[in-house]
Amino acid sequence: METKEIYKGLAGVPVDYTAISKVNPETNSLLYRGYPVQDLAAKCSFEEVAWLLWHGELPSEDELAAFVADERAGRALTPEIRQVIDGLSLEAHPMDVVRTAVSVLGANDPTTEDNSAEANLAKSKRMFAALPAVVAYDQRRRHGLDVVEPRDDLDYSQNFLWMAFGEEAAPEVVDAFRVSMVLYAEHSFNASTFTARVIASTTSDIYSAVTGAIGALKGALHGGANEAVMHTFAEIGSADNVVPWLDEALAEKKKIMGFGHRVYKNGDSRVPTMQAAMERMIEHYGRQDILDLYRALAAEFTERKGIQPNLDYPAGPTYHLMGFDTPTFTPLFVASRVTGWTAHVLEQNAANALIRPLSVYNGVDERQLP
Ligand SMILES: CC(=O)SCCNC(=O)CCNC(=O)[C@H](O)C(C)(C)COP(=O)(O)OP(=O)(O)OC[C@H]1O[C@@H](n2cnc3c(N)ncnc32)[C@H](O)[C@@H]1OP(=O)(O)O
Ligand SMILES: O=C([O-])CC(=O)C(=O)O
Repeated sequence: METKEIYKGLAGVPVDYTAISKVNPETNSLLYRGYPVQDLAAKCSFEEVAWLLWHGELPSEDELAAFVADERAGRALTPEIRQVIDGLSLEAHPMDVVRTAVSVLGANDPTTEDNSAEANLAKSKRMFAALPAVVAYDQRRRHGLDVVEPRDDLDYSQNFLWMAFGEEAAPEVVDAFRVSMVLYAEHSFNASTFTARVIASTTSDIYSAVTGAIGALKGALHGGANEAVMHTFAEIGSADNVVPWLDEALAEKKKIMGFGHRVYKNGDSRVPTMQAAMERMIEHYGRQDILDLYRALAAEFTERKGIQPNLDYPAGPTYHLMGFDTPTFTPLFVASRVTGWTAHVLEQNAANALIRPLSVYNGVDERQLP
């Protein structure tokens, strides 16, 4: 057998440069294009952050106005997308629906094969504008509810909640939602972004890259963890059941979703900001019971294993409090991360090298057919 060293899961292996974000586990910090994510979450709209990720700089007033106008014009669910979604099973996972919708967008876009930076930026903005209606409508159809048309007097976050629930959300709810979108937008070479870059590296189209990235995000070790956190909470029930539940889960060697991270080993840079937003939702909806459970599980698990919560841990309960169905949580992550994915596709295309690592063969030696 060959004896070359392998790097299982590519752990610790730098594979390329990126100027989009810097994840720094030593200082537990995260920069988007040089700006601390906490500052962006405190001061910027999600539309501004999306622009920053794509263009490298915050938009000027005129650039923002033009982008916002385009985003508002591109929000409505097209008849083609609606027809495809209506044809999908109500049992389908919402991530499968959103993945299919992006695939349809690509199949129907006459510019899909144009891989110029300009065309891909326009497609990125198109997906950004179109995804909220897909996520919102898919949740509604599962409850037998009709589509809610977008409103162009509302910003991205207000309108997302409007299309999902058919009523204007309270300002503090809109703000917590905006914070979650900003925090979820970008995180260097995570599994879904790397997937997008692998697909782009073959000179495939940007819709294919995003479709593949959605597939990678779905798994519970990645984006699917925000949904899994809520399943865990439902299983545990209440704070006083945390200890027996954890005894059993750890005895069965279960992974506790919403904890741990490949890069951060001493806490995820985004958790304090997301947790503060979650606590505002706890207050708003009067659900101290959820906060008690959240705190009890985090304290008990971290004390036993020394493993800290990641962003999905506070994001899951936040979306639950807002009224989203648990399986819709990861599609919300998609609506945000489409900004980071597409920024990475643009970056990959600008300095491309086919991504094709090596494997070390450990199968049977060469042999003759009988
Ligand atoms: C937005 C995001 O995508 S953030 C990540 C979301 N994912 C989750 O929350 C899923 C739960 N967490 C995990 O599975 C892991 O922590 C990962 C996949 C995120 C990172 O994993 P890796 O860097 O590959 O570390 P790995 O899984 O090898 O863990 C190292 C050790 O810690 C343990 N560990 C890590 N996370 C957890 C967890 N959540 N629950 C229980 N044990 C854990 C592992 O079992 C392993 O123990 P061992 O050395 O005794 O075998
Ligand atoms: O960076 C990672 O591996 C996972 C993560 O936190 C993210 O994608 O936001």
